[in-house]
Amino acid sequence: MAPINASEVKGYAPKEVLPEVETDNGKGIGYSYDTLQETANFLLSRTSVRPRIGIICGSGMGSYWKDGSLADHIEDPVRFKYEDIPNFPVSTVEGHTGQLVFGKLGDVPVMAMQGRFHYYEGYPLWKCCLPVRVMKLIGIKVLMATNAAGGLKSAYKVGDIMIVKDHINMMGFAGNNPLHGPNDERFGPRFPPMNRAYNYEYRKIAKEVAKELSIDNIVREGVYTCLGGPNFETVAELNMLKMVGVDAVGMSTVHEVITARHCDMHVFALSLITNECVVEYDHDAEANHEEVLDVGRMRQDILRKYVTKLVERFNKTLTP
Ligand SMILES: O=P(O)(O)O[C@@H]1C[C@H](O)[C@@H](CO)O1
Ligand SMILES: Nc1nc2[nH]cnc2c(=O)[nH]1
Repeated sequence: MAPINASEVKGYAPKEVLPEVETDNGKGIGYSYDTLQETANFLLSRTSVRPRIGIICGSGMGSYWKDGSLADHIEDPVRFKYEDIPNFPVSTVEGHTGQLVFGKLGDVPVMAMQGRFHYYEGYPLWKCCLPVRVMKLIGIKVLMATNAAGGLKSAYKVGDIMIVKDHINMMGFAGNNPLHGPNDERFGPRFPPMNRAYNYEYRKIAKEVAKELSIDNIVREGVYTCLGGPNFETVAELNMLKMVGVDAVGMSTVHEVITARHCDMHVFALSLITNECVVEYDHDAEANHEEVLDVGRMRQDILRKYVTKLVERFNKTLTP
């Protein structure tokens, strides 16, 4: 039988129109350990700050509203624009400034990402999570990821802060995972467990600190999921997610957490509930990014105080 010429088959994309798979000089998916070590060395050689806690600032939380945001309160800051860091992607989303800030929050040395990378920007998941591996290589032990999310649980109100107890990796169900591709054991094992992804002790501390700051009336605990975006969800999609136990819906964090746990970092995550998920058809409200940023601004002082206290408490759990 004559071989089939794939490019003549209807619906088959010829090789020249298929997207390029991002590789490290053709050596595989993702950047190699050595390439990321170069990025880590670049940063370490330009600052004397040696952070053990890394913070990812979500939409409206680290970037947009100048002077009040967490990242703007880091003392003695050393800032790196993403475009100046070797091998780093650049932020393209409003509300994500696009710089790394090293310095002190309270009396704790930290590194904060003022802006993260999302799948919908066109980056493969491994590239969205590249900064997490760089954090690992500069000595960071704890990843604190923050995000803006739609509140799906009916008890949640706009402005609530959800401690993430667990996640559902919807994109992973379809085989899209930041660890896809060859595994480098220097980062972690081929098959990492994920049942204890969100550190139990840190969740407990976060609830105690919420009480100390008298914000326990707005602090919740729940399950987060990440969808690919950039569109917000349909009513049917939200109802399906609700049925399977999702409390808050976003477009980030899950793959960062998987990457961090793969390389044995402790993980804590917070979702700021920036909008109510609309789960009925006879409803006029529509989710929009402006509301997300506005709620980030409304909560920036509380979040900054909360995160600063958490950083101090988490730091005490780390051995010197
Ligand atoms: O970076 P995060 O996850 O905080 O941002 C969320 C998801 C989208 O990027 C954006 C939608 O408004 O907010
Ligand atoms: N997917 C998703 N991401 C969000 N980020 C902020 N709000 C939302 C939302 O309602 N859905």
